[in-house]
Amino acid sequence: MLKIKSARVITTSPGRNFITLKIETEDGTFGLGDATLNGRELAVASYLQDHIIPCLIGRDAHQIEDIWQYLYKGAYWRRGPVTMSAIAAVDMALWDIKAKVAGLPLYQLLGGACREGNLVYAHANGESIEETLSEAKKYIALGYRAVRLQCGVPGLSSTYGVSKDKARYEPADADLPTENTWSTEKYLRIVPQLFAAAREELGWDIHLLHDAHHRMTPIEAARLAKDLEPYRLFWLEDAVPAENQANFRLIRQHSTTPLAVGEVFNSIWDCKQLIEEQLIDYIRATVVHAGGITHLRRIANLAALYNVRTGCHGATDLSPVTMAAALHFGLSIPNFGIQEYMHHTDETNAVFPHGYSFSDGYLHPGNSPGLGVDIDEDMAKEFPYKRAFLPVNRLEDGGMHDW
Ligand SMILES: O=C(O)C(=O)C[C@H](O)[C@H](O)CO
Ligand SMILES: [Mg+2]
Repeated sequence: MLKIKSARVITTSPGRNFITLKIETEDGTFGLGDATLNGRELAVASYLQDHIIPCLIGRDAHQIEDIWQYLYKGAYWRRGPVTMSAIAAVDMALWDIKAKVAGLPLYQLLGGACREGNLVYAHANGESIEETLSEAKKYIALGYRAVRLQCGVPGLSSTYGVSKDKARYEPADADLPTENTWSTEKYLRIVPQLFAAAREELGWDIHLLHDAHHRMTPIEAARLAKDLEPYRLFWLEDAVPAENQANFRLIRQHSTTPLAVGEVFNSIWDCKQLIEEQLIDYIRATVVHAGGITHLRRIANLAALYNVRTGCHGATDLSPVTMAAALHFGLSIPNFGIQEYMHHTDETNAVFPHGYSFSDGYLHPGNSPGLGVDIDEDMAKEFPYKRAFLPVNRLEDGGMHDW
């Protein structure tokens, strides 16, 4: 029995907001869990503070599965991003503690390494096709083997994934939601041109990815997937909103472009049909928003039965704690596909010192016991929470659209 002595929520904003749970056990070991839900951070902080932490004190930190079930079934109100991010933070912290007590990097406890490193993809974006490709070349020169390409849409003042700061894309950019404008017709004209030019200039040895950010209808997505077929994408992400999982059937009927979805999913029930009917190729659910390692492992195990591989979300709103957890997890499962990798700010890296490292297109979680991530609490205090919302998206006639 390893009793949980204390748990507390740490809120910090070193360039962007992060919510972190720190659990300490009576032997002095501590574990960290990420609970960041972009644009809705304080809801999860309160869920942890007010509704979870009081129930954790005195429990056996080693009983990870039992605590997971206690928090999930015990809440009665199941699933949802707030609940599942809070449970995820507890789960990550407990796995961190268990691995530290065992004196092992977490991937060893999860079954050991299945590969030498986790293939990652970088984000290249630009206002024009030329600028996007020149950004992609910079990543290729750094050793990346996979790059996501997003470019501006002529006629629209801003486009998802295209930022002024080329190294970092930070969508939660304002105190109240920024309003963007969207036209699927214009978008559908430019994207095939981007990938045609990319294959001309970058060749065929680099994996290319694209994120459509849930903006199309199934028939529009089918057309884009078909138009992109000659360029052999690694994946087309979030082609359509996925609340209706059957949406993906229509795309599948028309195209062999591999499909990825799931960064907004928070439970296995969000992707059960997608996986069982083999409507997707990559599942993007990740540790923080999908109930932690304990639940993500269930999703990955189901996916493995149907040849669906993982492609965990890894934008900058997922803290280094989640990145570390995802890397240990990815290394240990047979059906790992790829890991998204966006660089955090220097301030974030200083607040969360970590042992994972990039080499030759792959990230490795490192070999220190546990997750291999710490938090500098004094420095964290220097960066107070700053309200920041994700944007909203309107069609040219003013109607609300998916962001
Ligand atoms: O990284 C991606 O694929 C994204 O779509 C980024 C998301 O918009 C971002 O993480 C939302 O918080
Ligand atoms: Mg995405």
